[in-house]
Amino acid sequence: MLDMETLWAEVAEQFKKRSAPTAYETWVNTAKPVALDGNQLTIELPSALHRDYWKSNKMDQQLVEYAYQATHEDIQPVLVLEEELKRPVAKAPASTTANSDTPTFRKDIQLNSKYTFDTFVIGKGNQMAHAAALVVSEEPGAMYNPLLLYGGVGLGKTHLMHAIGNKMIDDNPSTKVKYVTSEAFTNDFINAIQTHSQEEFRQEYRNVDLLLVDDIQFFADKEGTQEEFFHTFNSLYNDNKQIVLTSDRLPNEIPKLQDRLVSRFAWGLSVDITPPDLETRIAILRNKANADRIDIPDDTLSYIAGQIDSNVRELEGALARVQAYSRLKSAPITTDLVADALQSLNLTDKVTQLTIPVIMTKVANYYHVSVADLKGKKRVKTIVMPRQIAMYLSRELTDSSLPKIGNEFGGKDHTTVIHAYDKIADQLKSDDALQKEIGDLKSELQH
Ligand SMILES: Nc1ncnc2c1ncn2[C@@H]1O[C@H](COP(=O)(O)OP(=O)(O)OP(=O)(O)O)[C@@H](O)[C@H]1O
Repeated sequence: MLDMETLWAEVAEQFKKRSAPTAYETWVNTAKPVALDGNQLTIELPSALHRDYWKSNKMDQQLVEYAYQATHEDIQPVLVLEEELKRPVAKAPASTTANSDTPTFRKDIQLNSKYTFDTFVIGKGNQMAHAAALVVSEEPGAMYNPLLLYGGVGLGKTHLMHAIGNKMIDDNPSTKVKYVTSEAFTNDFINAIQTHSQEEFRQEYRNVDLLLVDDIQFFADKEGTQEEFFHTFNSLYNDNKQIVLTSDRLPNEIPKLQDRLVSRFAWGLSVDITPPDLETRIAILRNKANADRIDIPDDTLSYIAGQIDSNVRELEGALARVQAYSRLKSAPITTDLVADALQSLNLTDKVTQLTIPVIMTKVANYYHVSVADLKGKKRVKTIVMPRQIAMYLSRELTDSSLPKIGNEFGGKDHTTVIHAYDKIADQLKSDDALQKEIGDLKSELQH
């Protein structure tokens, strides 16, 4: 998932491409992202008039589209005015009464109240994980400690983890739950060192009944954090407090994860989640469509489920996209409309889709430099220019996010990619030779 600034940069850029300059300045440039909570993006607008304009021109729905293109996630915008942000906000109820459009978070612990066992569809790939999670929520600290859920992206690991927390709080509202991603744990830990508040940090993490740590693969390489987490783990474990972890792979496959952590993580139960089969995908879509009150025929649902087989997040994203598309066109959701809406995802010829390495190789050959040069840091002009052109083409011809492109080019920052893109785009306006070179490269790449 992108961070808020990057997501906004991507979305704003799409608006810019598709709006007249004055419209962009008036309506988009005055908007400011203020929070990204889960999938909810809060955007501050300067006046009620701006909000009316956004709504009546369906800019919020366009935003869902653009955000989907950037993240493949169903991002829900919430438009607020500056003065509303200053007013105290009523606390969200700590139950699952949320309307399905706006996920409520149990603010203090960041549990998404929509991620419950009730809303989780059980299928072949996740039934073990579901059963283990349920046992843990009923008898925390007893049978499976720690519980580790692992598997590919968007398959419901976070959902199940939150479901455990939500159920334990529903069963006993005084249960203390702490949910963090491993990155948040790392940041808290570094902050605690910087502000000399290690004691508070320990209190916060060791004084809970349930600790949920998401995406522990990002502990790789972080020595100090692993050390601290080791002590946190021991303290909770010795007190029979439940620990639940998620990861995209087994701990022994996480590079540079200390052996003592790897062995502790194996004390409990590790269960994997695999991608859902067709029936499960249809059931998930049906559930989601019902929850969001989307009117969609069964054969159309099956069609979507047949097209998207990678993960549940993409499946949900596709449904959001279809919904946004049907609103934009003011047309009911049919299989034809879905085919149109999903067309730009190029689902049918995924294999032939251009990838960044292919673009890099082509550009490197064309300019007689090496791919390593493109990924490297040399600042000589004969390399910088091809590197920027390759970044430009990666942005134009693939739907990779800016951070992903940066990553492929030897771990560069996304701002470097934006800079390269803008520079080439600008130069293209007046440089005929460059226009020809990029034209040649594009046609070679696309045939
Ligand atoms: N079996 C399921 N039933 C209903 N919804 C599901 C199911 N599996 C996943 N989802 C939904 O799919 C989306 C992605 O799931 P989730 O965030 O839990 O994935 P993840 O495995 O934690 O991915 P990542 O590794 O990227 O963090 C969520 O909105 C979640 O509610």
